[in-house]
Amino acid sequence: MFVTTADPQLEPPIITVNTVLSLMAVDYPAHKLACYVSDDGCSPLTFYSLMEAAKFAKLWVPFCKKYNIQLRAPFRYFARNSTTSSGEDCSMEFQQARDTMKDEYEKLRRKIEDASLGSVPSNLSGEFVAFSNTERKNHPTIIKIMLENKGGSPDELPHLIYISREKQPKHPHHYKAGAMNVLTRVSGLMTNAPLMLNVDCDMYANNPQIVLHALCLLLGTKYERDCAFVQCLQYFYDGAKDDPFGNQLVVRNEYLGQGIVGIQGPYYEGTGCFHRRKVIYGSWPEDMKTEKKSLISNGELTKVESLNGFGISKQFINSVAHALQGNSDNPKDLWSSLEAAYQVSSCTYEYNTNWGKEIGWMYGSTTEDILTGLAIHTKGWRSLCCLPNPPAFLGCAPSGGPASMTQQKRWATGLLEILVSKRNPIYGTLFMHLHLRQCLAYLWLLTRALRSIPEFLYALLPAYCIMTNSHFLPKGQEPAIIIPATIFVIYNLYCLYEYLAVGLSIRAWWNNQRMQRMTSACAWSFGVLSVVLKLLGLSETVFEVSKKDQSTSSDSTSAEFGSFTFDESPVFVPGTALLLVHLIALFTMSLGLHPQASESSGSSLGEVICTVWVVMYFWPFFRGLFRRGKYRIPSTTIMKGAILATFFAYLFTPIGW
Ligand SMILES: O=c1ccn([C@@H]2O[C@H](COP(=O)(O)OP(=O)(O)O[C@H]3O[C@H](CO)[C@@H](O)[C@H](O)[C@H]3O)[C@@H](O)[C@H]2O)c(=O)[nH]1
Ligand SMILES: [Mn+2]
Repeated sequence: MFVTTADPQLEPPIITVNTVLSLMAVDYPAHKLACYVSDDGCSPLTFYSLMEAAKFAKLWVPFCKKYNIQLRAPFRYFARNSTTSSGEDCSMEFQQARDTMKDEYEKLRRKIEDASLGSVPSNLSGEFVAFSNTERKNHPTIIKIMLENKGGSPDELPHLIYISREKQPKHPHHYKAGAMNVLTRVSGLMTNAPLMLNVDCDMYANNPQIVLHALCLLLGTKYERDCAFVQCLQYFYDGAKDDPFGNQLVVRNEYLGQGIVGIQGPYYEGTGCFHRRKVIYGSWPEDMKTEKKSLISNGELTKVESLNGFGISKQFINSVAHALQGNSDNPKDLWSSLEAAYQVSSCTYEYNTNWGKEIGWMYGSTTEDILTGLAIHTKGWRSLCCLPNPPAFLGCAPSGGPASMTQQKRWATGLLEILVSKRNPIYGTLFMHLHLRQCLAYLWLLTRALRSIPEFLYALLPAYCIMTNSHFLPKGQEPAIIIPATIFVIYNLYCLYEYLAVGLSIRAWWNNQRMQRMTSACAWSFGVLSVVLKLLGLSETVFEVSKKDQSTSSDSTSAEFGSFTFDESPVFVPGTALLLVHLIALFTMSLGLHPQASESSGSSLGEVICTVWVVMYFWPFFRGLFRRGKYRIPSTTIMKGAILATFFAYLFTPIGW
């Protein structure tokens, strides 16, 4: 079980701690589990929080198992009403145990909070010595075995291991994909389990039986090739009502997410996924029959040279050979592989190897998840989707404008990077084993951001027509108007139907439509720009971590929760400019300032409706012009937008500006 975290500011350690606790407590024999936490932030605070959490886990895990608690992330469990929920034990003994646990969790929470305020531990001694003289992007590897299941007993706790891989400014670290590869190698040395679950630090296990569910799918297929990985689709907790930021993905999961299962299987989504270790090591479906014979004869490795791509660690290559032929060779204790673990976490280990190219999580895209999943499907593997009730994992969807835009921009960038790379799905279908329809499903995803450019121009069109008093739609009285009008109505009704059919509201539909247009104008266009800059060799793309908030119930009920927020980021400029252009158009028209035209060539109701429609889509920006604080578009952004809008109007309006 892998958990990745990268920044204690954007990803508060208490969130990571809850995810770790929920994983430690899943219903599965504990001696067969190990939880590895990768900290790309190299933060003593995260380490301290995990140390405290490990102590708390010794109380929490037995408590959850004894009373069969369903929600095993303490912050969620204790946030619910303190009255017992249905099906829970009502005995005095349980009540007392729960109260004690609540106090203990409160203590843990306070300790972590104090530590984050006071930058505790202030003196980096004892366990913390390793963190002295470290910088986030320049430090040696730190590996700490925090809990060890020494007795190999199912009733104890799983292993818990903290890893902060080595970083040096001049060595690329490949963001999350790099972190996952280090986790893969270290876990290969220490425990070498045939299956690997990975979650983002905010995705706690919401269904304690999830490992069993996933195993049913992984072990239940007739041929291994039918299930390379099991993906639990992403769902989120405490989402704002009616999905104001359009990122709760419910409709996407329902239709695309489950529809694609009928082809080659779901995309790998980066979190909530169970991988087979050997698939991550680059196995092909056909290898499944031959591997056993070719690698090992009389228990000795014969073809070690074929494993050169895995790097120079002998011990690690040995573990790979075992993994590939499906043997478990758990070392007796974790400590014996510690030295090798340091070796495989160094920032030079991957030089001249196939890591990120043929093996492990793939490099070259900020959406390493889609790229890695695509590489697996391209080899002809299938994947499966696991949707238990209650949902397997829940995370937090970004809230507010800036966080949503950061995430969308990263996705747009990463997906386009895949499209323009040689690993794109078209190549995979023509020359390898990607199914045609699966290829189309990937293309739908990968080309989305490209739409931003025609869409932006199209959104300018009605304003342009009004300013120049021309038209792009047939007039109201012409029969041809039926065509665009029908397309418009059918498209919107159909989308609305999709939302209503899964039990969402009209408001949720509208919010999603609106957010898609705003995202397209702002985040996606910047995504396209950053890929163009990368292709021209002018800049590299970066993985910007999205901010996670631990929402409390008071937040989610306040009126402002779900309001769109802004910051100084340039992503908001195109949206602001687009809105202002439309406002100028409406303004000039209502004052009669637009040029005269004959009855037949001037703009008519169609163009006005389109303009009003665009303004409605960008309503949060309109409000942002007048509101205060973080709900206001910063003046500099308004200025930049206004300059662009005026320039546009100046170009196209023949009236004397
Ligand atoms: O250098 C880095 C950057 C990020 N992360 C971790 O990667 C995860 C995902 O980052 P996040 O900012 O939460 O991204 P999201 O947009 O929420 O994530 C979705 O999209 C990403 C790809 O864009 C996938 O990697 C994620 O798994 C998927 O949940 C987090 O646990 C981070 O801690 C690292 O470990 N190292
Ligand atoms: Mn996330």
